[in-house]
Amino acid sequence: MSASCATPASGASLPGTPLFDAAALRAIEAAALAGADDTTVLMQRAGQAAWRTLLAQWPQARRIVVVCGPGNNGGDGYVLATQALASGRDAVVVRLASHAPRTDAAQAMCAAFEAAGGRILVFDGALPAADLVVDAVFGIGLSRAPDDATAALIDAINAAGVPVLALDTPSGLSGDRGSADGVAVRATRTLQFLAPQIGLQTGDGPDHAGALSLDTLGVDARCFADAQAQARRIDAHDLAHWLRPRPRNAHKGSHGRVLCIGGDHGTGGAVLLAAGAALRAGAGLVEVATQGVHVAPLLARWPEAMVRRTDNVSALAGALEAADVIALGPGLGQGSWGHALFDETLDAASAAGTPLVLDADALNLLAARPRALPAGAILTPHPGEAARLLDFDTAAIQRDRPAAVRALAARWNAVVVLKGAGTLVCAPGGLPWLVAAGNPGMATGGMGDVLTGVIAALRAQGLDAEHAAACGALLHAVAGDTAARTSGERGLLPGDLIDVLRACANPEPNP
Ligand SMILES: NC(=O)C1=CN([C@@H]2O[C@H](COP(=O)(O)OP(=O)(O)OC[C@H]3O[C@@H](n4cnc5c(N)ncnc54)[C@H](O)[C@@H]3O)[C@@H](O)[C@H]2O)[C@@H](O)CC1
Ligand SMILES: [K+]
Repeated sequence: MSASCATPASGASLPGTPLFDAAALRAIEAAALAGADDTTVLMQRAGQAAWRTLLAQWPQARRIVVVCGPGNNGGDGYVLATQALASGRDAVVVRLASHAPRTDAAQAMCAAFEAAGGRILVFDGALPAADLVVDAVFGIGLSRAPDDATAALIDAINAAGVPVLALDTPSGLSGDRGSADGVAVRATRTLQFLAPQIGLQTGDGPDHAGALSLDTLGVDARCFADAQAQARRIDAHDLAHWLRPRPRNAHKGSHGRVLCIGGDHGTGGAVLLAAGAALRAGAGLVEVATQGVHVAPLLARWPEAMVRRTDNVSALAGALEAADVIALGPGLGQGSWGHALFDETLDAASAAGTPLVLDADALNLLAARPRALPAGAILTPHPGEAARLLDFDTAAIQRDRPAAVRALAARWNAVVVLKGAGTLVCAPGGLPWLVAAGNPGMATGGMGDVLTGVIAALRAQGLDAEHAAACGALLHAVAGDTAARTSGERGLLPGDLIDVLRACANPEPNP
C-alpha cells in the first residue's frame, strides 16, 4: 500500500533525490493508469492518505473545513471529508459556486460525501469556524492566475487563523516554478502525492508549502522509472557523499591553493570572510590579494593566510600563477581598482585554465562587460545579480528560478549557484541540484563571501566545478542551520558559519 515520506529511487549512485514538475507527475499518473490503477482508486488513496496525515498531525481537530476546487484535487478533498465524517468529526465542504466538481472521479467522490450526510456550503466571503482547514482547491492542474472570487477564497483560507493542510500543492502556487501569479495558500503542511514537486522547495515554495510530506499512493515503482526529473534535492545527509575522510598521507599541497581577490577600501571584511571560510572548509593554502590597508587586520584574524597587497595591480601576477583556484569578487567594488583586478584575473585564468569562482562585483562587472569565461568557471549570483547577468528583472528570475538557473548556466557556459530560499546549482545543460537546507537568518551581508570561500576550497580539494558548487552550497547552508540551532536565526552572522564550518565539513562517513 502507500508509503509515507518515501521517494521513488532513481540514479542510485548520485546523492540526493529527484524532484519533478507537473508534466512528470502526469506521466507517472498515466503509467499508473495504464497498469492496474484507475483514477478513482488513486483519488481514494490520496484522500485516505490525507486523512491519516491530518489525524497524525492534528489528532484533536474536531471541526474540519475542507475547501474543494473543481478538479481532482477537490476530489481528494471530498474523500478526506467523507473519512472525517465517518470518524465522527464535524466536517464540512466549502466551495465557490463555480467550483462544482467537473471530473467524473471528483463527481463520484462528491456524491459519496453527500450520501454520507456531508454538507456543502457555497463560499460567501468567510469560512465557518474550524480547528483545521484543508486546502483542496487546486493541485497540479492550476492553469492560470486565480480570478477575484478564487483569490478571495484563498485569502479566507490564509486568514482562518488555524492550521492549514494543503493537498498536493498549496493552491495558487506553481509546483513547477516555485512562485504564485497572485495569491496562494500558506499551508502549515503540504501532503504531496506520487512524487515531490520542485516548486514547493525553491523561491516562494517553502513559505507556502510549510512542512512537507509525501505519499506515493501505492503506485508501482516501475511507473516512476521514465519520469523526467527537474532537479536533485540534496540535504545535510548528502554531505558525506562528497566530504570523505582524507587519506592518511595527505599534505598541504594535496588540498590546493586558493587565491581570494577583493576587498577595496571600505569592503575589506568581505575578502576576510571568504579567506576564513576557505581555510575552515579545508583549503591547503589560502592567499589573499587585497588593498594594503587590509593586510594587518586580515593577518590578525587569520594568521594562517598569506596576504599580498595589491594597491598596484601588477603585484597580482605571481599570486595568479601560483593559485589552483581563484575566488574573485568579495568586496571587489566596481571602481578602477576592481576593474583592473577583474581584467587581470580573467586574462590570467583564461590563459592558464585556472578554475574561477566569481561573486559579487565580479558578477556585476561581468554583466556590464560580457566576456567568455574559462571552462569550469563557477558563478554565485543572488537573484539581483542573476537578473543583471540575464538582462532580466529580479522578479522574472524569482518567478521561475529553475528556468533561470538553467538559462544562466547556458548563457555563461558556467556552473551557476542561484542563491535564495532553495538554492539551485546547475552546470550547462545539466540537471539542477536543489539545496534543501539553509534558513532566513542567512539573509545577511557577508554570507555570500563565506559561500565563495567554501566553494573555492572544495574546488581546490579536487571536486569538479559542478560538484564543488553543489557541495559548497550545501555545506554553507548546513553550517547556517547548525549555527542557527544554538541561538536562533535573527542576528546570525557570517562569522558564526565560519565557526561551525569545520564541524560540518567532517561528516560521519555514510554506512
Ligand atoms: N496525478 C494523480 O495520479 C492523482 C491526482 N490526484 C489529484 O488530482 C490533482 C490534479 O487534478 P486536476 O488535473 O483535475 O487538476 P486540479 O484539481 O488541480 O485543478 C484543475 C481544475 O481547476 C481549474 N483551474 C485551474 N486553474 C484555475 C484557476 N486559476 N482558477 C479557476 N479554476 C482553475 C481547471 O480548469 C480544472 O477544472 C492532483 O493535484 C491531485 O490532488 C489524486 O486524485 C490522486 C491521483
Ligand atoms: K491544494
